Amino acid sequence: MTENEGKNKQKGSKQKKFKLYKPRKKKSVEEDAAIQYLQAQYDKIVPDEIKTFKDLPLSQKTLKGLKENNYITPTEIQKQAIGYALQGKDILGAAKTGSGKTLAFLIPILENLFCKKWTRLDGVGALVISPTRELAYQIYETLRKVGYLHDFSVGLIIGGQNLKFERKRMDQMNILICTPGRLLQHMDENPLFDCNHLQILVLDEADRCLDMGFAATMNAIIENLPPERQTLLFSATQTKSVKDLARLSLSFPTYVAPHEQAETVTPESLQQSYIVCEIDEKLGILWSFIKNHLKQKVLVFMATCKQVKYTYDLFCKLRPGVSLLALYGTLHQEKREKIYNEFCRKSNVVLFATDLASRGLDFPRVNWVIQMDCPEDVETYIHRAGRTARGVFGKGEGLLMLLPNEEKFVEDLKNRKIPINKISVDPSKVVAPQRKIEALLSDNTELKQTAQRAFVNYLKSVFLMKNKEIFNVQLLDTDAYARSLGLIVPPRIRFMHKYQKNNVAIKQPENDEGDKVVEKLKAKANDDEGSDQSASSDESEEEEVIPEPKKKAERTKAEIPKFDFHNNDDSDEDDFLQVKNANIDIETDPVEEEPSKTKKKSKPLTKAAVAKKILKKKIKVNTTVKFTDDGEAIQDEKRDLKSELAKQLNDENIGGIDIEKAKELLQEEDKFDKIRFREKVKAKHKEEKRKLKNKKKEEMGEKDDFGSQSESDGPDLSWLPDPDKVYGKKEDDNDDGSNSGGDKDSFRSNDEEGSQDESDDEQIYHRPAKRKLVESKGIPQESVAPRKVKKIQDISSSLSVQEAEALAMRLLQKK
Ligand SMILES: Nc1ncnc2c1ncn2[C@@H]1O[C@H](COP(=O)(O)OP(=O)(O)OP(=O)(O)O)[C@@H](O)[C@H]1O
Repeated sequence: MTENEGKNKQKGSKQKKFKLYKPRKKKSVEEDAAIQYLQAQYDKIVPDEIKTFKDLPLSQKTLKGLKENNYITPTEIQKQAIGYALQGKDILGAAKTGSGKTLAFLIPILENLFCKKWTRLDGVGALVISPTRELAYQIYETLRKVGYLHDFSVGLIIGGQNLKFERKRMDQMNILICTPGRLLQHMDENPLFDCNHLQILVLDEADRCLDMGFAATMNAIIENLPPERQTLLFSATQTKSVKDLARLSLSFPTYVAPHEQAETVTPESLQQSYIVCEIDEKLGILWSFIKNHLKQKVLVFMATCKQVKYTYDLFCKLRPGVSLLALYGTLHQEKREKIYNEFCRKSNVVLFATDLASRGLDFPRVNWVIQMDCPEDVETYIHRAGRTARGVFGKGEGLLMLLPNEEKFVEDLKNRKIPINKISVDPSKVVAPQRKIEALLSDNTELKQTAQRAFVNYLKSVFLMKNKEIFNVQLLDTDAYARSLGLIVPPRIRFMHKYQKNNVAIKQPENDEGDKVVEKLKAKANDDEGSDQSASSDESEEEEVIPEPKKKAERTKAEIPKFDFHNNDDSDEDDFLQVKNANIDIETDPVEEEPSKTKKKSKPLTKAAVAKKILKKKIKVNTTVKFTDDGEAIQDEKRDLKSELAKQLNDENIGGIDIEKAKELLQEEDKFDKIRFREKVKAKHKEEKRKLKNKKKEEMGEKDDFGSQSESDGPDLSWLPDPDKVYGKKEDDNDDGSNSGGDKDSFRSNDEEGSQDESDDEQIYHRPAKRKLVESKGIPQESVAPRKVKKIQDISSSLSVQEAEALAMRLLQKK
């Protein structure tokens, strides 16, 4: 086997050398002889005479594999089934849980392919189908251990794994262990997958594989398999349905049921008891149980994923003092594997699980199995309880919690030879951490929401149950249940609300059709290859939290409200209610019956219908049009589609959405958006520059002002006559740069240039007055010529006005 090549290398390096030098022909002859001998023994097998595996005509490779894993004495089912299987008969194998059915089909697979000298080139020779991934993985591991000396390649084909990786290797596999969904996916999509030479088909947990949950998938798989093959069906609760057997085209199957005459259908070493309690007491009892069994390995079954999640999250926060784990279908595959392995490994641990873990899983040394919610039928009970007291020396205890109206279920158990005793719980030992739970929920919205989901999903699960004699959601004290979960305000249960509001009677489905519908409903709920019955119903919730109290006393069977299944405008629950409708035989009240009106009413206005209407009317949804004061529509550039493609598509007017075209359109529009964006950025930069310039200009202006102010601090020469008036205007005045008008012009031209270097321009075009130049360098004007200034001041202060005038005139004349 490929997976064991490494092991082979380690364990048998000698053997490998031996293989190298041994002539191939001789080996082949020996093998042929051995095979012939073994095959000759098949008809002589007498199950009662078998003491050890050696007494069975098995190949040395298989015997060695068994021995190395401490499988010495075959169990009853192994003794009886292996012989028939080796003879090539189809088998219906039924035996108690934990009685070794896995080896009862794995050994014949190995021997069958060994005797046919199956090689990798021969393709798939055996197919084992299991309802859950965990069980498939467990079977795969057992086969790896027991068959490691054989040269077959084994593939584990389950959901949640790398599909591409599986695809490439499918054609090289000899034995496939798979879940139905994934197998069908390969059959449909993988051209390399070929089952034409299949020798053996095994259905583990056959009744589950063949029930309505997998009906469509299994039928499709069976269609793809060659009819000439051996088929082995195994389960603790075997199907005897002729229909099922016909589907599989079994040819006169041999029914192997070593425990059929046994006093009990459950293992003798399994001690079973039940308690009857109110719905609001359950959580407290479970908590107290865990606190009192800290040194034990406990497996707790609940009806739905959300309950498991909530109980796990809550108890983790409450810290009971023992490891807690949770396993349910909506978890990621890697997590599921990790949790499964962890629970196998640990000894003091509590695992909360859905029925995902109820079948086939061989958790070692489980002390207690608690069924917190009543199982849907006796079969489920048997499988759940069978997770303890497994194998030859296994021991264990089972506890079933029942609500008062569910106590009738015990009769069913007893009728099916299940010994179960009623016990009571010492109330003084029950400590419900109610206050703590409420405090935790008030503090943690997420936890509160999980609690709400758990609440709603449990009620849904009860509503979905086929056996309405036992399961009646109307009899549940929902307020009390909500409170026990820590929810002060019970979440509104929409389906119940409508159920009560619409006055339609609901009858129990009694006929075969009804049964079928229930099965269909379950099938729908199986979103993960049937790995978790409650998974999908768990996903479809999200209820409004509006109190809707209804006291227990008010709820009696006689007043089961009637339900108008047509008047359902709640698209969220469409699926749920649709299937449910078929499940329920509906009878309208003759007094209130108004056929025409109800018919009119009954057409639901679904979201899909509204969408269709909108499409027909060609209304563009999600569009906003803005108007000016005059009532003219303002074009929104951003929303306008500009590309040619947009126009083309608009003309074509395709109904619905064509994703590919929409993508193309987006790409086209993207080009226009980019241009618009670039323009925007440019404009922004320009604006910024303009602002900067203005700012600089202002700063310059401020300095000028300052200069003129300081000027006033200097000598007041305003009394002097205007030299232009005295001498006339000089031609070359502009050349010396003292013309302020020229200054201004040069500045303006600079401004308009924008990007030109301002300082250079100033040097070229603008020559400010000396005083201004000095000022611009930060030198105060006073420091220019203090002596000169002082002299003028002294002279001017000592002169009278006339004298000063005369002096000025003289000075001017001199000049
Ligand atoms: N011949 C044997 N000798 C000792 N132990 C065995 C033998 N056969 C099986 N066992 C052990 O018994 C345990 C239960 O075996 P297995 O899982 O095959 O039971 P099962 O009948 O398939 O149970 P279920 O009905 O729950 O699927 C396993 O731990 C397995 O290793």
